[in-house]
Amino acid sequence: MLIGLTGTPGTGKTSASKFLERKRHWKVIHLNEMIKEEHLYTEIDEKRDAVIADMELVRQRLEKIIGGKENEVIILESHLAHYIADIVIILRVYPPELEMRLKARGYSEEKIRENIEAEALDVILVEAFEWCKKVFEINTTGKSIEETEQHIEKIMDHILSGSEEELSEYKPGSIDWIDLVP
Ligand SMILES: Nc1ncnc2c1ncn2[C@@H]1O[C@H](COP(=O)(O)OP(=O)(O)OP(=O)(O)O)[C@@H](O)[C@H]1O
Repeated sequence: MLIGLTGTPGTGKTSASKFLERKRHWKVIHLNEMIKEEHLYTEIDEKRDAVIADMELVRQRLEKIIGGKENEVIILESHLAHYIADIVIILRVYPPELEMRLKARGYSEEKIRENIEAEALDVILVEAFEWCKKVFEINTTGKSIEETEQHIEKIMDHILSGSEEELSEYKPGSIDWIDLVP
């Protein structure tokens, strides 16, 4: 079963999924790393220090990895995961907190602005609604990486139990940063 872990860059997908990998031994695919290492991109955006993924190549590569392993739990970790997985967990963070994390990462002013605007405007949530069958959202503001990992684990266990019950705590659309939009 493929579960996407998505969110604006800096929301903690990589950090939290590494915890999950160690704790639950679920396979995690760090898609952005794979795209770079295996050249699954169409071009390099030097200005943004990023690559433009070739989603067709990405899908083909993932089909090869996942094919025949439908019973295995696989977490696809990337800000692109919602274009591929049917069920996704979105990590959200209050934009001023995201700004601090991205500054600490040494991102350019422009890249920081683009990302905090995307977070404030729910860009990934809107895309996930369009592409996915089931969406969960976690507000990670003020939470440690370990706490975030525990919330992901709770959702994962709920999904794996096959329960149709709604997890109201993670209902998508309940996080709202709109007051921060200039
Ligand atoms: N809950 C948290 N509290 C404080 N810092 C965090 C938290 N989660 C992640 N960080 C820090 O924020 C930075 C970005 O985290 P991480 O790489 O996990 O984000 P990401 O969502 O995977 O980003 P990307 O999409 O660019 O890979 C790292 O320096 C990490 O240590």
